[in-house]
Formats: sequence, C-alpha cells, structure tokens
Amino acid sequence: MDIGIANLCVRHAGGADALTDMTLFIPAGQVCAVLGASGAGKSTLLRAVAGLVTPSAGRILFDGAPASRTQRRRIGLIPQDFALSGRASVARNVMAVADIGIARSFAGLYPSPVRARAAHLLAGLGLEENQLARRADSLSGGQQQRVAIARALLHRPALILADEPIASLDPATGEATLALIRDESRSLGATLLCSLHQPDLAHRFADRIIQLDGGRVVFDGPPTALGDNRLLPRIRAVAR
Ligand SMILES: Nc1ncnc2c1ncn2[C@@H]1O[C@H](COP(=O)(O)OP(=O)(O)OP(=O)(O)O)[C@@H](O)[C@H]1O
Repeated sequence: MDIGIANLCVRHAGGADALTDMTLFIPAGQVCAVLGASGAGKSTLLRAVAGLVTPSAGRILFDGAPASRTQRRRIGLIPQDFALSGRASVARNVMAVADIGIARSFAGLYPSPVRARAAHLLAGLGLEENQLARRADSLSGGQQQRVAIARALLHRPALILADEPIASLDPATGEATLALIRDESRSLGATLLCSLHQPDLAHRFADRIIQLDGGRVVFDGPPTALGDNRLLPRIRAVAR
C-alpha cells in the first residue's frame, strides 16, 4: 500500500519536536531506506506510521485514507527492541501474528501452512529447526533480531516497517538479512520503510533514500542521485 504523510509533527511528552512538518509520499512497493544520526527521528517516523505514536499535527494516509484496522493488520513491524515474548518459544513468537483466533493461538494450534512459513523464514534467516523450541530469551541479541524479522514477515504484510533491523548482526549477516527483507518485500509487493545507520548499504539496497536530521527531511531521492558520491560523505557524516 502507499503511504502519504502530510505536514506531520510529533512532539514527545515533555520533549522537543521529534518530527517537524514532514511531508512525504511513498508509493506502494517502494523500498525506502531512512538514514539519520541517532535522535534524528527515524524511529519516531516509523512508529508514527505504525500508529504507535500519535502525531501532534498532520496526517498519515494509507492508500489515500486514514488507516483502517484492517490496513494496520497488514503492517509487519520490526521494532528496534525486538519486543519478543521472552518466555515463549521462537516458533510461538513468530507465529503470534498469525490470524487464527485467540483460542487456537492460546492452545498453540497453528495450521501447518503457518508452521511451514515460520520454519521457512527462520531457516532463510539462519535459524534452523532445532532452534524453534528454544525460549526467545535464551537467544543472542542477533538471533532475537532475526526472530523479530521472521515474525514481521509471517503474515505477508503489505507494509514492512523495519527499525534498524540489522543493528545486532555482524556485517556479513546484516547484509544478507537486509537482502532477505528486501527480496521478501519485493515478492510480496510490499512497501518497505527501513531505518539504517549504514549509508553505503542503503545506497546498494534501496530504491530511495530519505535522510533525516533534527526531525526534518534533508535529502530525499534515489541512490542514483548520489551517483557521483558527492553527497555520500555528507550523508555518512550525518548518519553517524
Ligand atoms: N518516548 C520518548 N519520549 C521523549 N522523547 C523521545 C521519545 N522517543 C524519542 N524521543 C526523542 O525524539 C527524538 C527522535 O528520536 P528517535 O528515537 O526517533 O531517533 P532515531 O533517529 O530513531 O535515533 P536512533 O538512531 O538512536 O534510534 C530524540 O530527540 C529523542 O530523544
């Protein structure tokens, strides 16, 4: 689905403006990297689009209208803090988003296509069958991050919001994981909004780069606009 953001302002309680007068249109299916230094407003933007933060002004539209509950269910969110249920198994965390009703989900009665998709995603992310029964809180940070990614992709979302999804991974695993998120997003035809701290990776992986600084957009364009790399050192400096 497409995302329209018009004059968006977010002011956190007791704080300054985290986002100021932001206007963006993100077409359906686009892969966008959101760059910016710590505190630039990346998480706030993603959380506002997810409906987890209430704007102090402005509007966020999905396919031209205020987000409906059905559309919100079609979001796959990879939160920065993973937000896993630590005592539940890897498999249950991933399948928690499956729309099978509370009673069946409570009883762990997940249909086999759901189980198969969970196992497929986890295997693609390097977590094998023998990890599925482990408690989430017994995993390393990098493994937990990959569980959060599988959970976000399980229900074939139309919009993927990934908040620094490779922050806990080593560079090689991070790049492979980012490629998996992008490929899955492309095969679903989903829109992907992904915050990152690695401008070079964003340059290789995204259709579009949105650079934030102090809650405002300071660059918005395709990586090819950075083709001669004159802007890249500046973006790299702001992103660190
Ligand atoms: N819950 C909150 N309450 C008050 N201020 C907040 C809250 N969350 C974020 N902020 C402030 O909003 C601004 C933007 O923060 P945000 O987390 O969106 O930045 P970010 O670019 O995602 O940073 P990072 O790369 O460190 O995750 C910062 O000044 C931050 O201190």
